[in-house]
Amino acid sequence: MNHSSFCRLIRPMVPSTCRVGRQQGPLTGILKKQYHSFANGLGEKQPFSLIWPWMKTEPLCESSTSTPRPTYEILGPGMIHLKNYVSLKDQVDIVNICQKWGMESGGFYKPSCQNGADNRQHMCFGRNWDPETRYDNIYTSDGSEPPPIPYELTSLAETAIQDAQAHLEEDELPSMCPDTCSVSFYPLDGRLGLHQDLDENSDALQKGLPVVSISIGYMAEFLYGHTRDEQKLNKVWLQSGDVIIFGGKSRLVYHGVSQICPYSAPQPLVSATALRAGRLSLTLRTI
Ligand SMILES: O=C(O)CCC(=O)C(=O)O
Ligand SMILES: [Fe+2]
Repeated sequence: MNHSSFCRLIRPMVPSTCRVGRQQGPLTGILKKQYHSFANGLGEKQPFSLIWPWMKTEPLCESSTSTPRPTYEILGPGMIHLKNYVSLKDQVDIVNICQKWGMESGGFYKPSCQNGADNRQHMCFGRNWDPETRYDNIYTSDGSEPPPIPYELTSLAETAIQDAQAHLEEDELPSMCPDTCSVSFYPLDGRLGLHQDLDENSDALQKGLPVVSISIGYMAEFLYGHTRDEQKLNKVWLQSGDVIIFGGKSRLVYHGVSQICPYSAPQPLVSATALRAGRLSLTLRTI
């Protein structure tokens, strides 16, 4: 089923029950991270921009707004790949939202402890997660608080889970209200090593509350399986507009991103946003 919550954005936004506001709390003593990633040649750091600043954009035209037919594939118990789930228009809106917040204080930065192959740009909505501090601290790249999760993203994740539940056995996939959304931009050589998502609270893990990952831009090869043995892992290509969900018995599945496929973003998306070469991924969870 195609998600159409973004079309409803012209109406006033209804606050989601699980929307998380800016966190309160002392920021003193919070470690500040280097957040701007690109020097402008004058010694000043510039925020990372998701879009090519020099590229002219063109609005999506009627003929280009039709997204391919949504389909799905069940990958395991509580794990599903929703293909072409997010419409082109919604993908454009997501890029614009991430670009807006990504350029603000607390926006995109490159975590210092990422390993060599992992050169993603990163930011968070809702609660802050950093590869170094996990969820323990609330600082973002520059010490500011993360922005709340935009309603459009919360709503998209919740609707995707409901649609996934309709395809799966009863009780295979619990519902989940996200309170954190981690946003990553993978350049062409960006990778994410094999791992399990274990930083959420033990109750969420025990209940198998799902992780929802949305892909936009270049296609990514996503590895997953119940073993660390790379030979035994399954692979799936995630395209722009796809959503992958893993919860229930698959909540602790090993997963990672092994390659990004160049020139694989939908042209209307690039024309409408000037999205730079790479993949934008948004991962929503409850912690
Ligand atoms: O980029 C993705 O699709 C996966 C992200 C992920 O696994 C994570 O952030 O833990
Ligand atoms: Fe993960």
